[in-house]
Parts: sequence; C-alpha cells; structure tokens
Amino acid sequence: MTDITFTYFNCKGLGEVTRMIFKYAGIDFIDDRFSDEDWPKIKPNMPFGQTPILIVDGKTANQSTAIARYAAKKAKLIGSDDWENLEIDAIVDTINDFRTKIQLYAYEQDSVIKETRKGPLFQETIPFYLEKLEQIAEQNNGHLAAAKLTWADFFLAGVIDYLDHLVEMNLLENSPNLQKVVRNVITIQAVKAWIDVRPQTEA
Ligand SMILES: N[C@@H](CCC(=O)N[C@@H](CS)C(=O)NCC(=O)O)C(=O)O
Repeated sequence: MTDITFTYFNCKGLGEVTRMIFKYAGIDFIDDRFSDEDWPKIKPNMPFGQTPILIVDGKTANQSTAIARYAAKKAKLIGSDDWENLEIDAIVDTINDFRTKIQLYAYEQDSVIKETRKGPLFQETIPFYLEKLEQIAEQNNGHLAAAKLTWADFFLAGVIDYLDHLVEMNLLENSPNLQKVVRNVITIQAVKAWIDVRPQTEA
C-alpha cells in the first residue's frame, strides 16, 4: 500500500484542497499538522523552507498546486483531454493570482501602505476577479472548467475559507454560481464527512 503523508500548518490555507481531494477519492493519508511554535524547527528540513509538502513512499515534493494536481490525477478529477486540462490549470492559476493580490494587502505590516492598497483591492481587484469567475461558473453550469466536476472546483472550495478570513468578508456572498461550485464540492458525501470531522480552524 502507498504510504502518503501530507504535512502542513494546522489550517486550511494552501493545504485544504489536497486534503479534500484525497478524502473525495478515499485515498488514505496521514494528515500531519504542526503548530506555529514548532515551525522554526521544521523549516530547515523543508525542500524550499516552506510547506505544504507531500511524502509518498519516502519521496518528498513541495508546491501546493503541484501536489493538488498530483492528488487530482489519482482522484480522476482532471480533464478528458489536453484542452480541458489547460482550462483547469488556467482557473487554478487565476485563483492563485487572486489569492496573491489579497495576501499583498492582508499581510502588509505597514498600516499606511496597507491603507493605500485597501481601496484598489476591495473596489477593483475583488469585483474584477469575482465577476469573471462568476461568469465562467455560470457558463459551466456550476463548475469552473470543462463543464464538469474537476479539481478546479476543489481548488476554489479548498481555499475560499482562507480568502474570506484574509479579507474578513464573505467573498462569494453575491456570486450565486460560485456558491454553487463550492456547494457542488462540499456536499459530496465523502467531502462532507471530512468537513464534519476535520480540525476546526479559522483560515
Ligand atoms: N508556492 C508555495 C508557497 C508555500 C507557502 O507560502 N507556504 C507558507 C504557508 S501557506 C509557509 O510555509 N510559510 C512559512 C515560511 O515561509 O516560513 C506553495 O504553493 O506551496
């Protein structure tokens, strides 16, 4: 049997998508979480000083999106051809771009700089991304790519709580089709069962 360990902070963040995909597929893995206090001891042993990492039969990989894509292949949550996979990758990269722009505001330590980023983020960037993603979800009938359930949908469902936490708002409040995307994932029986028992964390 394959021996899989997924190591990350005790939060959803960049890790929850992979956990959800493994749970969806019924793939056993060790959900290895460490505390913020333990991180300085762990960091030097990480491939690039960050997490998440995935260890499969003694081999280690980093990069959350690459790991989620690996899990998605195992879970058969990928496209049927190269074009569908391109569509999925493009959505995932777009969500990552959106996250990066939110993080640039949320993690800014200088309150003056942070304030200058607030207006553009909330009045321009967030509506820009959500309107476009909402249209795509509508065209794909409650999915983000290939008009079917793929890991692009899991990507949004896995990261949305973290994004909401960063901006302290319900980002999808006025996006019914994006809500549908998330609902289509979190109501799958195996995913719901995981959500019911997973450690409760804010982000
Ligand atoms: N591009 C990387 C970024 C990983 C990343 O930013 N990890 C953060 C946690 S979400 C981390 O390890 N932070 C602690 C540190 O950099 O010391 C990925 O997607 O895996």
